Amino acid sequence: LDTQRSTQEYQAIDASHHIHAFIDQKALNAEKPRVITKGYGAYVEDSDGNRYLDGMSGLWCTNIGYGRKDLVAAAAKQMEDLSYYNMFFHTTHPAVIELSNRLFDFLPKRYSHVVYTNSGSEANELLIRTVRRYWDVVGKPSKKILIGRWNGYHGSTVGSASLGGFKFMHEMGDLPIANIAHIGEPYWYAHGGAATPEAFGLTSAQELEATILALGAENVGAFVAEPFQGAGGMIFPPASYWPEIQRICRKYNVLLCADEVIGGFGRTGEWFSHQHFGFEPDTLTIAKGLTSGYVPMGGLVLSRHMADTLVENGGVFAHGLTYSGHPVAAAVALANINALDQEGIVERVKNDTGPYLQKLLHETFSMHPLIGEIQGQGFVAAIQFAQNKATRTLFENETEVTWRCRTLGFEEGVIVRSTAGRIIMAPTLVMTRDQIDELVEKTHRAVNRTAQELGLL
Ligand SMILES: Cc1ncc(COP(=O)(O)O)c(CNc2cccc(C(=O)O)c2)c1O
Repeated sequence: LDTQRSTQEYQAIDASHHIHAFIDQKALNAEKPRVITKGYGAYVEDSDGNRYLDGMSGLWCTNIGYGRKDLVAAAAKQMEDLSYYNMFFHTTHPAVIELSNRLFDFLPKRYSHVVYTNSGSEANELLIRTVRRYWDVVGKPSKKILIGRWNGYHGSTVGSASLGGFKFMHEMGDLPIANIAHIGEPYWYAHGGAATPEAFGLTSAQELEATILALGAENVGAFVAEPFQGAGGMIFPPASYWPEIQRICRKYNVLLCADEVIGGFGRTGEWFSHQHFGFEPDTLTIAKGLTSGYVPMGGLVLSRHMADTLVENGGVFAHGLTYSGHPVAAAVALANINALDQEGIVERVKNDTGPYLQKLLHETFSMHPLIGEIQGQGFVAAIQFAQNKATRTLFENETEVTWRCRTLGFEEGVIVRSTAGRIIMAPTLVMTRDQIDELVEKTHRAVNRTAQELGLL
């Protein structure tokens, strides 16, 4: 990697050999991608020397910030000591043991075991098989159906994409697989109509009960959802939603599975975002902030009840990946969560910088002609674009509008995420108040330029 190429050279070689994610590659080859070359703290640089404040932590994952020498040292030392070993055939290694021991210091006490993967998708793939295995072991093998949500995101493998509710993803590969169902999303701004958020939260949750009854409770094994939707638009449900979902799952003996790939490891100011919403999931899917993206790693966290059932009565747990609990990933994850804890970073997001960000966003955007809603908690937030705030009318071409705003953000020196009609930020948890000021100010400039182009300012 010591070759210093021009941006043009990078782009030409990239276009010749590399298919990117979620993109029309032909269009990208014409538009050409930015080549991100460096990262330090809350900033990244591209191959032309432009510096950007990263308001998205890469992809919601660089919680600890870029360029941490302690994580680099942890990876290097582990590589020198034991670059790889596995948990097949009666072996294990100290890195994954020490990580597992430490991980449960930050998880609610109802959880006792974890199965490691390399990604969130693989962890949700495993979730499908583990849920079905659990019901087999307890003698209810017909409880095979897992219910997800439209516009939920759980990954891009066959099962995890099926669990997710992105219809354009289902079209690639004839998804969803059998025994996966979906209910609507608790997105009040777009779908709440005249209902109050409180009422809409209940009616959204009660769609789960209707669907369970339609499918037959004896056939439904789990409900799978993000505590707040991430890739679907950073959507927080009304406060009435999750307690009602939990009541329904308990009533029909349906496992409640929270996907904490985005919400985990301090993103909202709690270690895990479900802790804000008043429910107690049976499983947690984790990835991203587990290693702060320095090395790929994911996992499926199990409640003590589920784990004991599978261990005591389950016999062979027929799953395993070559790199499950990879020693280098485990060593980096351990250094990462130790830093998040020992430097008080999660605490600071909860009590200082998180409230500061949320307050500044409301002060900056609540009266803005283009912004109809601001949602968020800790270091995750979304601003909702509206053509008419009074009637909550969205832009017909909302995806283009917010994509344009994101592009203007790059010109202003900030990276934010655009999803249909919403601009999202999920900054690195180490951001200072000054950097938060910079984040909001640069995003404000991009939003104002977008409004001017729309003739709204
Ligand atoms: C809630 C959730 N669950 C599972 C996954 C899949 O994890 P892996 O990617 O590691 O397999 C995710 C991933 N989330 C994700 C991934 C890529 C892009 C974006 C976006 O917001 O554009 C979001 C996620 O957000």
